[in-house]
Amino acid sequence: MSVKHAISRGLELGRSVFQLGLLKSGFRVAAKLRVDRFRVGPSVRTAQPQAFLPSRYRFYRSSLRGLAAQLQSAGFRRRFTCGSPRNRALCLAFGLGVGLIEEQFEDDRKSAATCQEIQAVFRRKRFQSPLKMFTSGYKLEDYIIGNQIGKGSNAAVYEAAAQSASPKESDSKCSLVQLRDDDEEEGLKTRSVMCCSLRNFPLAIKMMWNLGAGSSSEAILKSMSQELVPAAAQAVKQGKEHIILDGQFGVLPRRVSAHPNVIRVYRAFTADVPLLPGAQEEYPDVLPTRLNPAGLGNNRTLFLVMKHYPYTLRQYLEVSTPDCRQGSLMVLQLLEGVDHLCRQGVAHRDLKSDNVLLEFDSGGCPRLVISDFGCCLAQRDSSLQLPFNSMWVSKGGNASLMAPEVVTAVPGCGVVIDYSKSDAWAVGAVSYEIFGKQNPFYRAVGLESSKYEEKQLPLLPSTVPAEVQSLIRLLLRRNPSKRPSARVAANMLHLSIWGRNALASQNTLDMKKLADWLLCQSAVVLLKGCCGPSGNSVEAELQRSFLSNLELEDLRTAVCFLLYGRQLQPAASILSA
Ligand SMILES: Nc1ncnc2c1ncn2[C@@H]1O[C@H](COP(=O)(O)OP(=O)(O)OP(=O)(O)O)[C@@H](O)[C@H]1O
Repeated sequence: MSVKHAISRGLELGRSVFQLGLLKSGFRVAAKLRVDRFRVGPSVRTAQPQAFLPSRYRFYRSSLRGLAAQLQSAGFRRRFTCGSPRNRALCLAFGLGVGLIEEQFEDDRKSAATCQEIQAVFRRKRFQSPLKMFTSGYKLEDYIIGNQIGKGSNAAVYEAAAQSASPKESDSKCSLVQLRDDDEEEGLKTRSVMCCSLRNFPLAIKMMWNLGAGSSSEAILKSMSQELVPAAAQAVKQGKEHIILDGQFGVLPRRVSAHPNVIRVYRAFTADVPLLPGAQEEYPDVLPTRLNPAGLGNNRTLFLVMKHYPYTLRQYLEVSTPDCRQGSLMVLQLLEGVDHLCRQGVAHRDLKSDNVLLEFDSGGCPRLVISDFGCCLAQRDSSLQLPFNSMWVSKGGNASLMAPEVVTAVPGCGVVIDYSKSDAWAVGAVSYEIFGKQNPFYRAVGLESSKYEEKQLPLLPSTVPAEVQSLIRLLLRRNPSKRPSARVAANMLHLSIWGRNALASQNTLDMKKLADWLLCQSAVVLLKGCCGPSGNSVEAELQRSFLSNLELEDLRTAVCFLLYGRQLQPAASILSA
C-alpha cells in the first residue's frame, strides 16, 4: 500500500462510520488493518437498514471510541511510529480520521439537541378537540337521536344532537341516507343531504349490543372497557370512573390523549336500551325481552357519544380515488394515529377501512380518524406484549387483517405476542385500498397473512411514487424486526413529501443538512399556525405531529430506509432482497 493510499484509507475510515454509502469501504479498511477491537458486523452487501438501527449504531460508535483510545495508547503508538514511513503516514491519517469521527459525534450531538428543541416547541401546543364541549350529556335524554348511520357486529350507530341544539322541524328528516354519486346532479343532492345531516346532527351515538355483560353499570363498563380507551377525561360522569375490576376497586382502563387522527369519545354512559329506528328490523335478536320477547339482549347497555363523520374510509373510497399526494397524506395520517397509540401503549388490533372515519378540512383534504377500539389491547403496564398462554386469549379483530406474527402465534406456556408493529402492518394493507387497489388480504385477492410471501404482494399503480411503494412493501414485511415502526414509517413519508430537497442529492446521510431543513420546516409551520385557518389543515396537523415527535434515532433510521430503497430501485426488487 503506498503512503498516499494509506492516508486516503485512514481518512476514509474516520468518515465512513456515519455515512451509509461509505460504510462498506470503512469496514474493508478496518479488516485490512487487522484492528481487533473494530469487529466488522454482518456483510454490508447483505445488510438490511436494520444494521444501522440504534443498538448496532451505538456498538460501532463505542468500537470506534475504543479504537481512538487504543490509538492514544503507548503500545499502539510505538508499534506504528517506529515503523516505516508508510506505517507512520497510515497512523497519522488514521488519527485524523478518528478526529473527524469526533467531529461527527459533535455534529450528532448538535442534531440531537436541535431535534429536542424542536420537539419541545411543538409539544407545548397540544391538540385540542375541535368540537365545543357541552357540560351535560351523561343521560340518553340529553340527546335527540336521528337515523341509523352505521352498524357493526357489536353496535348500531345513530346520528344525534344535544337536546339544547334541537334541529329545525323542516330539517328533521334530513339524514345521511346514501353516498354514491351516480351523476353530478345526484351527487350534488347527496352532498347537500349529507351536509344537512351533519349540521342538524353533529354527534354520533354508538349503542353497544349487550348480550352477556349483565345489566349493572359496573359490569357493563368492565366488559366493554376497551371502547373507553379513546374517551376524553370528562367522558364518564365523575364518581363513575371507579368500577369493580376483578373483585377489587379499580379505575377505567388507561385512556389515550387527544390526537387529530384518533376518534374522541366525548361522553360514555349506561342507559336502558331504547327502541330506535330500524331496531325491530335490523337487530331484533339483540334487543331485551322488554322490546322483543324473543330477544337475547340485556336491558341496559353502554352508549358512546362522538363527533358525527360523513364517511368511513371504505365508503369514501367507493366513490372517489384520491390522487397520489392525497393518498400519501392519508397513509401518513394512519401512521401518525398508530404511532400515537403505540406511544401510549395501545394496539388497535382491528384496523380496516370500515374502522377509519373521514371528514374534510377547509381545503377539501380528507382527514382520517381511527375509530372502534372494541378489540384494542390497552394493558395497564402499557406493554404491547400479550401473554398468549391459552386459545381463549383474544388476538384481536378480523383474522384476515392480522399481522403475520399475530395470526401465526400458537398458544403455549411463555408465548408472548408482540403487537408493537402489528397496526403498522395493517396500515400497509389498507394503503392498497387508498391507492385504488383491492386489499391484498381480502378474499378477492386472496393472500393469507399467515403464509404469503412478500414477492406475491400485488404491484401498486405505477403513478404511486416509488418511495411510497417501497414504504408500503416495507410495512408488509413478514418479519416485524425488518418492518419499520409506525413512527419510522411516518418519518419516511414526511421526508419524502416535504423533505425531498434535503435528501435530493444525497446518497449518504448528512445530518447537518437535515437539521437545517428541520429548522426551516419548524419556522414555516410556526408561521403558518399564526396565519389563520391554514393552521388547522390536515397538512399543518401532520407537520406539527412530525415535529413534536422528532427523535434523532428514528429520523436517522427513516433516512437509512429511504436511501436503502433508492439503492434498490425499482421498488419491486425490494421483495427479492
Ligand atoms: N362517529 C361516527 N360517525 C359516523 N359514522 C360512524 C361513527 N362511528 C361509527 N360509525 C358507523 O357505524 C359503523 C359501525 O361502527 P363500529 O365499527 O364502531 O361498530 P362495531 O360494531 O364495533 O364494528 P365491528 O363490526 O368492526 O366490531 C361504522 O362502520 C360506521 O359506518
